[in-house]
Amino acid sequence: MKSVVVFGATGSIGDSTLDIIASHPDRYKVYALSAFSRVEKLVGLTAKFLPAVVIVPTQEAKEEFIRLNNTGVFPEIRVGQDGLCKTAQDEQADIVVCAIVGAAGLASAYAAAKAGKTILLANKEVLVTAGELFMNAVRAHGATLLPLDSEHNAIFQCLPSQNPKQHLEKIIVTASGGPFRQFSVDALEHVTPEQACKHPNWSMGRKISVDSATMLNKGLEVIEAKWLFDLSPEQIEVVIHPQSIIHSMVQFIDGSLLAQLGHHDMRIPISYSLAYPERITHNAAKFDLSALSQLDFMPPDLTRYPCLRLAFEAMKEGIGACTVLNASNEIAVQGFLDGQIKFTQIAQTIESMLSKIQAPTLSSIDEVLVFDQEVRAKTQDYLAS
Ligand SMILES: NC(=O)C1=CN([C@@H]2O[C@H](COP(=O)(O)OP(=O)(O)OC[C@H]3O[C@@H](n4cnc5c(N)ncnc54)[C@H](OP(=O)(O)O)[C@@H]3O)[C@@H](O)[C@H]2O)C=CC1
Ligand SMILES: CC(=O)[C@@H](O)[C@H](O)COP(=O)(O)O
Ligand SMILES: [Mn+2]
Repeated sequence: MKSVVVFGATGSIGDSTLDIIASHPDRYKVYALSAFSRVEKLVGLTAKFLPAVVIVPTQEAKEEFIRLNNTGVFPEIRVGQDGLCKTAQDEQADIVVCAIVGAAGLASAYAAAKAGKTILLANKEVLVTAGELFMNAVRAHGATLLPLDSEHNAIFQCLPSQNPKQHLEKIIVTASGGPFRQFSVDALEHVTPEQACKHPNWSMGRKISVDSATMLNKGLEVIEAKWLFDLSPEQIEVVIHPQSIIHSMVQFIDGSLLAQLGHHDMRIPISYSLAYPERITHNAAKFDLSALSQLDFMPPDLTRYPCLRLAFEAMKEGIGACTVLNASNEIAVQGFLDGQIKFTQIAQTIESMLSKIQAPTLSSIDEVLVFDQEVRAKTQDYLAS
């Protein structure tokens, strides 16, 4: 029986993870669940999964949880980043699912790495802002890191477990192109948050949905892949594949390509990582190859998707530039979702912050977190000016 912590339990990845756990009560039990704004949903999850610990962001949220909790189940309630980090390191936790959105998940993921846990990582911003430091902690403390992001999970499934880089030429990361793939570039100025959050294939949280629409999601994933698989920028190619059936590919020096295919349902990569190296069943629909009419592939147009170019540039520049990329994007996406800026201003904001902010050398997670806050403040000022 494995004891599982789900950080970001109230989100889309949280839903899929808990659905699998509910199907396998003989294999998994929930040790802890975290929420941020959806305290009422956390109360419902508490009744269903009986966690020993819940984590909420503030003292007020703790009081709200106590007030709403009519379940007869009384978990220990922890608060804030300290509560998350303490839980990540608890002896009772075997598997830590990192599914908080944004750099807000960095400290707890890092705490899990330092505690040598099995980490199932959806929260790609951890590797974007602090890839080298996080991977060093994983290695130094004997943690096991398994990618949940569908593309990285696909690549992980295609690479040999021994000597994964031997004979590898490159990886090919597939991208849907998002909801605006066929819009004219001029029309992008007027798209709404509702349109941007309607991903053609996947059902996901709002922030990652906007990232998919700008294709910064693919840029973040390129940086994520660099750190996960220890690759050079030249070994990472992005190809648009609108059907999101091939989740990514690896190409070897003899010209062979291996791909992982499946429905666009996160229960597939999550179940793979939860059970690794075994495989388990879950509730996603079965895949019917004969129902596919065609699979298309095309190179991304960087004029339509400037965020993808910016991510490649930041990756080549280093860890500080990647923190600027990520933090300015988080603020800009929130600004877009709040109706403060236009869709096209997301890329303009990131580009402007990358050119204005001199990235320092960042040699600890604390330094990354301080710099991340500085970039956020500067981006807020820029958007307000
Ligand atoms: N959804 C998907 O299919 C995929 C997601 N990912 C990645 O997984 C992560 C989660 O995505 P997704 O589930 O879609 O996002 P959601 O927005 O659906 O969920 C985000 C979760 O994080 C919590 N949260 C938000 N802000 C904070 C904060 N400041 N501190 C602590 N917790 C916070 C939310 O709590 P609350 O809801 O209570 O406010 C929620 O539980 C992202 O990094 C995303 O890029 C990667 C691949 C696929
Ligand atoms: C499910 C998943 O892993 C997302 O990151 C997804 O890949 C987003 O789709 P895009 O290819 O449109 O970015
Ligand atoms: Mn992905």
